[in-house]
Amino acid sequence: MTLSPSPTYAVQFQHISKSFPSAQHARPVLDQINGNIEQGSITTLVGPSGSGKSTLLSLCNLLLTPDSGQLYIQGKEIQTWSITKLRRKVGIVFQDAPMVQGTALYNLQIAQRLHGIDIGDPSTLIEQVGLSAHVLHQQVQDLSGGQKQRLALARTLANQPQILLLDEITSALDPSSVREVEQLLLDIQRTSGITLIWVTHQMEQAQRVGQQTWFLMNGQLLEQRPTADFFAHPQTEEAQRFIKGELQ
Ligand SMILES: Nc1ncnc2c1ncn2[C@@H]1O[C@H](COP(=O)(O)OP(=O)(O)OP(=O)(O)O)[C@@H](O)[C@H]1O
Repeated sequence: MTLSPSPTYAVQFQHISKSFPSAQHARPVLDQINGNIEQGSITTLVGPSGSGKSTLLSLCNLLLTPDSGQLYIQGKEIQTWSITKLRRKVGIVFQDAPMVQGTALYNLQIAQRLHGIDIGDPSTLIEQVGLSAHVLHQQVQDLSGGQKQRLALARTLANQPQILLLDEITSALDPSSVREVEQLLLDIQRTSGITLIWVTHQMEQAQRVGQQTWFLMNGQLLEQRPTADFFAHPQTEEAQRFIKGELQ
C-alpha cells in the first residue's frame, strides 16, 4: 500500500475511522480503513446492511468528516480542498434523488441558480443521460423513477465531476431501467475516464459493473480485490457467507 499521497489515485484512505456519538452501539462505524482507488476505475462497495458503505462514500465529498486518519482526493488532503471545488470534483447521486417542485429544466439548473455555475446546454446534458430534450419541460412529479434517476445523474454531471459516488442508485428501478442506467454509466465512464465508486446491494450488479470490489463488514474493510477474483474466490469466511446470501 502507498502511504504517501499520490495524484494517481482518485481517493486514498489511510487509517480512517468514524463513530457516531448518537449510535446505539459503541463500536466505530468505520474502523481503520486503508485503501486506494485508482483514477478512472470502477469500484463496487458491498457488504451487509449497516457495514459502513454509505458512511465511507459520504466522507469522500465531506458530507461527513472522519474522526481520525487521512483522506486524500487526487493526492490532496481532503480538508485542504475548498468545499465548492471538492463538491464539483466529487459528485454524488443517491437512491432517492431529491428534486424540487417544477420542471426537469428547473431542477437541472439548480446549481446554476444557487452558485452561478454554468451548466452549458441543458439539451446536451439531458441527452447525455439518454433522455430526449422534451423531458426538460415536463414536471418532475410526472417523470418515471428511471427518468428521475437519469435527471439526477445529469444534474450531477453538469458539474463535470472527475469522481462519481453512487449510493444504491438503481435499487428503486425496474430491472430493464437498472440495466439501462448501468450501461449509461459504463458508457460515460469509458468516454470520460471518470472514477466511479458504486455502493450496491445487488451482487449481480456489483459483478457486472465492478473492476475492483471492496467488502465491508462491521466497519472493517475485509477485502479489496479485483471484482471477478472477489466473487470467485472470497478469502474471508464473512465474504463467503455474504456472497452465499447468509448475511444481509
Ligand atoms: N448520522 C448517523 N447517526 C448515527 N448513526 C449513524 C448515522 N449514519 C449511519 N449510522 C450508523 O452507522 C452504521 C453504518 O451505516 P451506513 O449507512 O454507512 O451503512 P451501509 O453499509 O451503507 O448500510 P445499508 O446497506 O443498510 O445502506 C449503521 O449502524 C448506522 O445505523
